[in-house]
Amino acid sequence: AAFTARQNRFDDVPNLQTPAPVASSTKTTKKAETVTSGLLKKCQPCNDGVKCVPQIQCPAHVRMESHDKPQICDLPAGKFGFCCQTGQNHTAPRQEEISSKERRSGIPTILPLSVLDEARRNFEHLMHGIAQIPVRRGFPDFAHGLVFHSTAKDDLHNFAISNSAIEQVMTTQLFGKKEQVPVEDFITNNVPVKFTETPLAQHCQPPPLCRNIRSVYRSLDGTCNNPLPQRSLWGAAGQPMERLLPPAYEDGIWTPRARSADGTPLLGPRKISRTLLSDVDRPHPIYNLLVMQFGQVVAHDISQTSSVRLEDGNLVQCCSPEGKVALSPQESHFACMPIHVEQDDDFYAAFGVRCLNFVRLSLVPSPDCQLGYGKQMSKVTHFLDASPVYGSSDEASRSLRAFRGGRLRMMNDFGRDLLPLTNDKNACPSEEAGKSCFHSGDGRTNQIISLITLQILLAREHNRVADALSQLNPSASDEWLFQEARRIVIAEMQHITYNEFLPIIIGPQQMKRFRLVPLHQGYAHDYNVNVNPSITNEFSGAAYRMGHSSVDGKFHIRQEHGRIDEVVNIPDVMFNPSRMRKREFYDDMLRTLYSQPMQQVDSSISQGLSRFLFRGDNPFGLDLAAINIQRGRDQGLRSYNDYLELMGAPKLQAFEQFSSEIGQKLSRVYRTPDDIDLWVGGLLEKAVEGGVVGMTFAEIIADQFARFKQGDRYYYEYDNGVNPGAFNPQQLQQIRKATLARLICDNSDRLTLQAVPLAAFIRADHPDNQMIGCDDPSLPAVNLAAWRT
Ligand code: HEM
Ligand SMILES: [Ca+2]
Repeated sequence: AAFTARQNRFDDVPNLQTPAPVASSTKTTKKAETVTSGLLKKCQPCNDGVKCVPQIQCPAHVRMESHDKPQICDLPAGKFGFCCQTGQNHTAPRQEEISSKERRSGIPTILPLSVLDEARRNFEHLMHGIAQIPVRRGFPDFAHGLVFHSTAKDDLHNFAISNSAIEQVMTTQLFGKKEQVPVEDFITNNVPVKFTETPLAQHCQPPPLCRNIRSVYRSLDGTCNNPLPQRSLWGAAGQPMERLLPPAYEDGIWTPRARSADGTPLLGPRKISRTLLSDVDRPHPIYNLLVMQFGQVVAHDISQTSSVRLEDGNLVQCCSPEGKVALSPQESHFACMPIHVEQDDDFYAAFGVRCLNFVRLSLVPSPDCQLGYGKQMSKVTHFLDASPVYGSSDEASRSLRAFRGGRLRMMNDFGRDLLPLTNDKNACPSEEAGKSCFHSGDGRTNQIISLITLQILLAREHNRVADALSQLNPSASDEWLFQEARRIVIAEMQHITYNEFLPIIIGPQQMKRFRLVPLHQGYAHDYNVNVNPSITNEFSGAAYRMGHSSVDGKFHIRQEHGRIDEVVNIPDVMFNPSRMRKREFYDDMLRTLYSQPMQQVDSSISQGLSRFLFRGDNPFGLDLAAINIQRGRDQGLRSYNDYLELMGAPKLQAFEQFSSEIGQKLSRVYRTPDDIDLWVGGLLEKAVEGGVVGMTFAEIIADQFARFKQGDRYYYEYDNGVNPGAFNPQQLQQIRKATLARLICDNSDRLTLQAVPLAAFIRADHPDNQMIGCDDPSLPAVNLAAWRT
């Protein structure tokens, strides 16, 4: 049956130390191709009589079971169902089915007024009745809060939306408690009770109508991508993230996983971070830091969550001053989930720190007005559409445009185009350093100077393309030039991502199995109106955070001819972009990125991130590794083992299956293999063949990029049967020549950078790579003559 086939997909996964499971056997690969739809799914619908149906339609005796749990699968619109074997005798219910029916009939299907009232009072109390302690400027937690910042107006809007969602969640929790609704019903979205006709229904409106569904250009906020009216918000900015598996919330609604599978309390993430994820210098033998840096640009393109805020819009503080202790429950904000630091901590003990601030992510109201678990939002367009360059709303994009020649506004810094300076006082944590902070389409641009470098590069590319288009079409309007240049830059980004970047991360096998390889010729035909392009919680909360392990704690800035000029510690260039004003720095940074190896993706995290994150002028900073683990729990990610199962791989039975050394460390921080956090387990796996991440992350990442391809009508390889803004065949052939190497050459200052590695992500010193002069005609270029109208 379908299941057996899937289970066999990774028959050789159990020993996680063995290399590249699927790669070795063509037989396995072939089998895999017949059962995958290109997305991660727990059961394949309509295959051998197995169907994904809502829980209520699937009596217990026909459920697909694995161990003792029913197999959960995806239904449309973010719901989960059960894998059900159809065509069998449904008339002989088992005992547990009867009791479940009886129980079900006892649950009211309308929301009692008393529940609404009581929840309202609880919510009011939590919002206003408790001490409102803000984070102070100048501390690492302040900078941390700023990575969730977009614009003041957006922050305010999201705040209102999130409050409404949190009130819904609190109402759901109260209802669940009063009516004793089983957790399973909540996590599979199967509680048929609605907020309709209650004051909480204000956000349950049908999606907005799209005025022009055949628009040649994708919208700035990502709306109206899916042509079906009820799906016009799929992938749009501010929409909820999806899930591969139902959330692991203790109450099925929003209470984070806090207990081990054996019932004892889980250990805190700082302890896990310092035990398992220490800092070891392991330069990657093949890839350079551009992989890391381009990876972060992609991360920011496709996801930005946001944290809950205080009533006045300030950031929430959960620890006492200087992190001496966590605030008492009476003083604590309801969104607090501070990270506990033990007294014997090998780093923080020296500063007397016992508490790291951590605030939960804000939520969006249930799209279908139904009681259910909390859903985290992403503030940027989920699609890969260069939103860090153009913003994720019409308003943001207007603030970036010059409205002349289709160009983006830039600051001319003695002949060099840099991003414009920002006047947003929340773009950087300290007002002093803030004076030289930059404005772009993404609120996180100033987070690290190497990120600013690529943000400048992409904005310059837009203007370079707009200028060339204007030369070719002298009478073209600003609007046409802007939109065409944007369409081209997005296509270049997509092509570089699928053609050069992604294969490095997930390896060639996953590229093929998930049908992610760009074509050499002709149009692709993978669009599927049923694929939801939204980011998944598993991707943003764990798998794609693999990038944090690729970060090197230092930049070795080299002079043009190799001598190291300056060693820069990364915490010194976080939210501190003043170096960018040094004439040669931009070129120097680009050369550093392509020359210096990235760090391997493994269990090592640089102390620049795990001790000194956003330290500013302070002696210590935050621990990003601990934050990632805590974030996974906040987002309701299930444990690592559940995702192994989702992929069809056997679960981990013993810690030592990794290695005896890792196993020993694991057993110091987890009680059973069923407790391992997804981000941690994924990092411990050996890389897949030809990729940098292990199989679990490779699959989750491949699934995500398959969603972006199959679920994006404007994907650059589609023809105008699907994509109203399709490229003509000549244009598409030109886009296929885009490379990161060319992008760097075309947009460098040519002060200290005259050449690039032909394969830009591969170390310049790698024997298979070669340096190529920026003026060498054999470096391919997109010929824009195909855009002469
Ligand atoms: C110097 C480099 C980097 C720094 C300082 C950094 C820092 C951060 C911080 C502070 C967060 C928010 C954590 C939280 O509260 O949950 C975050 C989120 C994230 N990071 Fe990084 N990061 C870096 C590089 C990267 C790279 C290279 C990648 C991927 C290739 C990446 C992927 C992500 C993702 C996917 C998220 C979640 C975004 C969201 O959905 O809100 N980061 N990072
Ligand atoms: Ca985007």
